[in-house]
Amino acid sequence: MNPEPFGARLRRAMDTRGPLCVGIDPHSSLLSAWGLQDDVAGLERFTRTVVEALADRVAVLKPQSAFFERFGSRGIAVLEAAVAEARAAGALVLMDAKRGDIGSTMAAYAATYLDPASSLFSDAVTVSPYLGFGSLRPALDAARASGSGVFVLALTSNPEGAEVQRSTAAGGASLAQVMLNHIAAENEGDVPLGSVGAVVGATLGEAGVDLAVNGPLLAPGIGAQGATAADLPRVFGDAVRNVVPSVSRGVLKLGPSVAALREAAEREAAELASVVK
Ligand SMILES: O=C(O)c1cc(=O)[nH]c(=O)n1[C@@H]1O[C@H](COP(=O)(O)O)[C@@H](O)[C@H]1O
Repeated sequence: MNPEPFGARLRRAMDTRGPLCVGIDPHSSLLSAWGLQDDVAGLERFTRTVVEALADRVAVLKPQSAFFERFGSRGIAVLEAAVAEARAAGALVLMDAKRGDIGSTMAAYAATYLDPASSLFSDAVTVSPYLGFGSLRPALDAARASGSGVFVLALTSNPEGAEVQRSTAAGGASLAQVMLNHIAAENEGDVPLGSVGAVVGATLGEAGVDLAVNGPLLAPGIGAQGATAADLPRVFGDAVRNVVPSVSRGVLKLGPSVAALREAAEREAAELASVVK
């Protein structure tokens, strides 16, 4: 039997739990603010606490791989456990790894995150298309085969991104729009939602691109980077129904209390619900 596609699973999770994604970003400064050492034990305590607090209630948890990789193999072991525990508690796990390489290497990244046989198998992974959208083909194919998803960077939340992403491609469209067009083509005909998402920062003011990609739109930048839920309708227009707003430090800074993390996520969710109808 074919696995249920990621887009369908995500739509259901958004409809039942609300669309919020909380990032698991164990910054050294957050570990210290939580009274933890900046070591593997601190990393593990931090990660377990976030998963315990939120995996049974938010639609998506998004561990940022770099914060685990910095501790080497023991950090990766913490990440593996978090992925398994979060998925078991019902959250979809979006691995924020932002991988991008030539196609033959991309196949190895796909085997890492999008093959159910891997210990890091996730519901979806972030990838960069700026080696050419076609270089992502192995990940797109692996995701389709395993019922997982791929979130493709389009317009990132950082101000430096515009230099590349807003530049004009052959044919006159912006490079970001070219990537969005590719994403739309991947998702064509998928119901209720395609499994190839786009990353579009909530910080952009106005997106200025066509976001009708029939896929989820991950919107990081809320909280620490200055965007708020109230910005989403202006940035995303009619596509706001497909937005998965993502907050990391804005929620995590309320820890280590499980109750306080839950309250913070609930506050974010309530704000979102008031603007995303
Ligand atoms: O793909 C991402 O998640 C991402 C894309 C982007 O354009 N901007 C962005 O901030 N992110 C990630 O989203 C998280 C934002 O964290 P906060 O600023 O603490 O909410 C970090 O893990 C970033 O790596």
